[in-house]
Amino acid sequence: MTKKVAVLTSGGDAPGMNACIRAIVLACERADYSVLGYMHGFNGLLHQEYRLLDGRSVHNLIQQGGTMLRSARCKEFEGREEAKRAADNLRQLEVDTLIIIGGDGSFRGAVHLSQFWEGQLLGLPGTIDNDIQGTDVTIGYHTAIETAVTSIDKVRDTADSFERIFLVEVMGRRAGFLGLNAALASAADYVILPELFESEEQTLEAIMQQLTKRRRERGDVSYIIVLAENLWPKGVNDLAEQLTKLTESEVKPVILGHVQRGGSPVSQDRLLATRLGAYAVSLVGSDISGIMIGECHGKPVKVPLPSTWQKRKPLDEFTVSTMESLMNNRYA
Ligand SMILES: Nc1ncnc2c1ncn2[C@@H]1O[C@H](COP(=O)(O)OP(=O)(O)O)[C@@H](O)[C@H]1O
Ligand SMILES: O=P(O)(O)OC[C@H]1O[C@](O)(COP(=O)(O)O)[C@@H](O)[C@@H]1O
Repeated sequence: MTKKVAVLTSGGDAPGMNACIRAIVLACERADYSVLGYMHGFNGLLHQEYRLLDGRSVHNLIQQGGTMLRSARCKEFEGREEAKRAADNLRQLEVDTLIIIGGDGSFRGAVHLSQFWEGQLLGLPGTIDNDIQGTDVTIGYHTAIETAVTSIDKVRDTADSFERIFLVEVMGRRAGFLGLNAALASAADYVILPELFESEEQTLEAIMQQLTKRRRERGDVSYIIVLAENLWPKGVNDLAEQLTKLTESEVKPVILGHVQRGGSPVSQDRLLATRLGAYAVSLVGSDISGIMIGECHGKPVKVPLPSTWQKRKPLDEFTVSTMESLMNNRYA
């Protein structure tokens, strides 16, 4: 029997969401399922705002950043009445399977909806933060690292020319995956991450110790500190001011911001998005529901949605120890 599949993108958009939509649509077409896309995240479900999708609608899409279905944060959807309305809308359209591409917040939304809707619910991890437990990587994460690295490389050029200290703030909400990997890949000198943060005093002391030793050995050289957002209590400008006083040289803050969410997805994200999208469609019609499909060691995995947020995903130990020996503890 043919099936009706719906897909939506929710929460922070991530490069590769379009590639994932494309894979879902093509796999559905191949299986003879009809497919529709809800617009603007959960808002589309609430307001029955959708469009029918087919191979033509996803032509030339794989390389495009953003999401053709748009995304949103939809506070309203947290209400019971709203979730019931969304369930009624899904029933009215006779949707069998809803695929949600988003972060852990969107997966909470999926579980909330499952209290009122009996259809099949599948989640696919899409966020630049990579903060979803149960999958090695998330769609968008590799592109965001690349964007941050390219930007930090540029900061390095001017930092070198002026032998200046720069403080670069990267995204990640409350997770350090992006910061850690962007800092290591751009050969930054110090990185401040939520998972390793002890206190303001300890951080300032560690930076000063490292900088003093380095200045003694190598004279005035450029110095780049990468800071994860939402971490320094009074913000990046306050840290820059404190460091300016301590180092007696002007410390320039740079906030990379939403530029990290944009751009054409790198091939790792396109491939991950394509594999996960096609795999999700292969589960349509089975009794598997309420799970996220992720990837561990190159193989697809099915993770109950609550497990994606109940435990904090740890940073990779090997990467952390490499960072410590080459960056934060290099002069210790
Ligand atoms: N506890 C919840 N109950 C219902 N819906 C939720 C819940 N948490 C998040 N959502 C929905 O998921 C959306 C996306 O969540 P958010 O945390 O902003 O992004 P992400 O999915 O990228 O983590 C929210 O705007 C809201 O519509
Ligand atoms: O775009 P907004 O709403 O300002 O949100 C910013 C947040 O979104 C992100 O870019 C992505 O986070 P999510 O994927 O979890 O939504 C975070 O890194 C950042 O903290």
